[in-house]
Amino acid sequence: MGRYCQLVMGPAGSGKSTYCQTIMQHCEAAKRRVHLVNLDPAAERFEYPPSIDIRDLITLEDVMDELGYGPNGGLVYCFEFLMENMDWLEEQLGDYEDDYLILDCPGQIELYTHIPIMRQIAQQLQLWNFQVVGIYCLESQFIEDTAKYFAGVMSATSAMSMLEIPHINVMTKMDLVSDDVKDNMDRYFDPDPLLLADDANRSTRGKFRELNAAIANLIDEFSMVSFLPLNVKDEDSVAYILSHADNAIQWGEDQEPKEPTNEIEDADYE
Ligand SMILES: Nc1nc2c(ncn2[C@@H]2O[C@H](COP(=O)(O)OP(=O)(O)OP(=O)(O)O)[C@@H](O)[C@H]2O)c(=O)[nH]1
Repeated sequence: MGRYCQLVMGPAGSGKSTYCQTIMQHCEAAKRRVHLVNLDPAAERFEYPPSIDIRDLITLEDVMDELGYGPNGGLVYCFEFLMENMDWLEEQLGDYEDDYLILDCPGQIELYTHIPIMRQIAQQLQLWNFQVVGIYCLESQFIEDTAKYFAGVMSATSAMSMLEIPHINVMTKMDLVSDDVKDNMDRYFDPDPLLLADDANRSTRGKFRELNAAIANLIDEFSMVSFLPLNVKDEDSVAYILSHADNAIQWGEDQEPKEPTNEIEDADYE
């Protein structure tokens, strides 16, 4: 037994909430107990109501109305407020002593890449004895354009190095990927730097060749970037990602030996 959580991050609209709902649904069907935690003070509605909700502490709407902040400044204010009131979160989490939590985070990537707020939250969760894995969602549209893919990879890598927790990149919305891209997907899931640089060179001006090669080599040298595809319509794909997340935080080790499943090899992304 122990405390486990997934910190679900990624840019705005990348499918974080859908990922969380899909995992909740999958676990419910498997009679497995997980709880949703909403860390987005601007969230509107959830199919699975969160067990813990930052909006009970502070909402972006109130901050904008009462303090006159814009949406981005307001969000940073909400998190600074949360940092000053971590006892609130500790108390909320107190009810979940031997549990598995899915934390749905906001889509402003500054929180993971520029300012250390998510890092502090991850560290605090670890101090409260949670095993934490970061799930970084990037939407599949990124793989249709190598320049966008580079940008996505950079943001994912930046979040990974900032948070210093086990990290899994998830390529969301695979049901939207066109057939011709599906045939070439491997190069994006487990990137080949030469192919990536070639692709990028075709769509950028000559003066960016060296930069493209440098980014592709960076991706290769650190062997840090790989993606797990998520097709929410395919249970095998959901189970595969969950088994990787479980493995990263050693969930279930005291219950049964766990290896990530290989079912994805047969998964159909249609
Ligand atoms: N077709 C398809 N649409 C998806 C999928 N995941 C998310 N979407 C759609 O993409 C939009 C954004 O999804 P969300 O899950 O709300 O994304 P988010 O990252 O939580 O968004 P923010 O919290 O606003 O940053 C919604 O319209 C979803 O219906 C998916 O797997 N397939």
